[in-house]
Amino acid sequence: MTQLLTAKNVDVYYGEKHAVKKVNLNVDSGSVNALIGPSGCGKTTFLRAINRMHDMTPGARVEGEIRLDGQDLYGANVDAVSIRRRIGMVFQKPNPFPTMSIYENVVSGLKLAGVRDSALLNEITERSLRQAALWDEVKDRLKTPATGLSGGQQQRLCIARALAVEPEILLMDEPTSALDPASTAKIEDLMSDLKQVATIIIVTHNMHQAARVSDTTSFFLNGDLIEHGLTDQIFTSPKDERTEAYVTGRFG
Ligand SMILES: Nc1ncnc2c1ncn2[C@@H]1O[C@H](COP(=O)(O)OP(=O)(O)OP(=O)(O)O)[C@@H](O)[C@H]1O
Repeated sequence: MTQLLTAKNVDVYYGEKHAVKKVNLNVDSGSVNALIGPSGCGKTTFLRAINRMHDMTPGARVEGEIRLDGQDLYGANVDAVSIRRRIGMVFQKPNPFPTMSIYENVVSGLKLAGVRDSALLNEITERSLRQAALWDEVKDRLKTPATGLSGGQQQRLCIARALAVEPEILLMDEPTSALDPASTAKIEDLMSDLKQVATIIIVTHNMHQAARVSDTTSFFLNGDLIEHGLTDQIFTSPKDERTEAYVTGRFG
C-alpha cells in the first residue's frame, strides 16, 4: 500500500479556540481509517480540514500541511472545488438534493463538471448505485424523487453521489448515527467493498463500528491525536493509557 494522504503538524483554530493541535497522520490508499474520541475532541474539525471545508467557515484557520499524493492541498494555486472532487464527503444526516430524482442526484457532480453524454451518465449511475449497494432497490424508479427513499437508502444514495465523480478519498462524518440498526449494518457491510474504490476516513462515536470496519484507528482527545495504529492494536493493546481508558469505556 502507498501513502495517499499525509498530514503534518496540522492545527485548526476557530478564532481563539485551538480545536486541532499539531496532528500528524498518514493514510494508506485502499484502507478504512477511523477517527474516534469523546465529543468535542476535534474529529470532525480534522476531517473537514482534509477537503478544505473550513474555507467556508468564518473565523476558521488551518495551519500545517496536508498532502494528497504529494500535492499540498493548501498550496497557493490549488482550487478547493477541485479538491472536493478528489476528496468526497458524506455527512451525518443524509442530504440528497430534495428537488431532484434519484438519477439526478447521482449525476449532479458529473453534470456540474460538464459531462453530457447520456450513455456515460447512465453507466456511471448504475456503477455508483451498485457500489453503494442501492441499485437493486432503486433501478426501477430512478426518475422518482430522492426524498421518497428511506433514511438508510438516502444515505446510500449520498454515498453513490459522492462515488460518481470517482474521488480518491471518501470522508464520512458519523454516516450512520441518524440511521436504524438495519441501515447501519448495510453501510458497515459496504465498507470493505468501498475501500476497493476509494480510501475511507470515517468519524464515528461507535467504537464497535470502528473495530468492525476500519484497518487503522486514530484516537483524539482535546484536539490532540493521542495514538494512531492498526485497529486491532488500538483496541487490544493500546500504548497510551488514555487510549486504553477510552476504548475500554472508562470515559467518553
Ligand atoms: N464552527 C465552530 N466555531 C467555533 N468552535 C467550534 C466550531 N466547530 C467546532 N467547534 C469547537 O471545536 C471543538 C472540536 O469540535 P469537533 O466538532 O471537531 O469535535 P468532535 O470530536 O467531532 O465532536 P463530536 O463527536 O461531538 O461531533 C469543540 O470544542 C467545538 O465546540
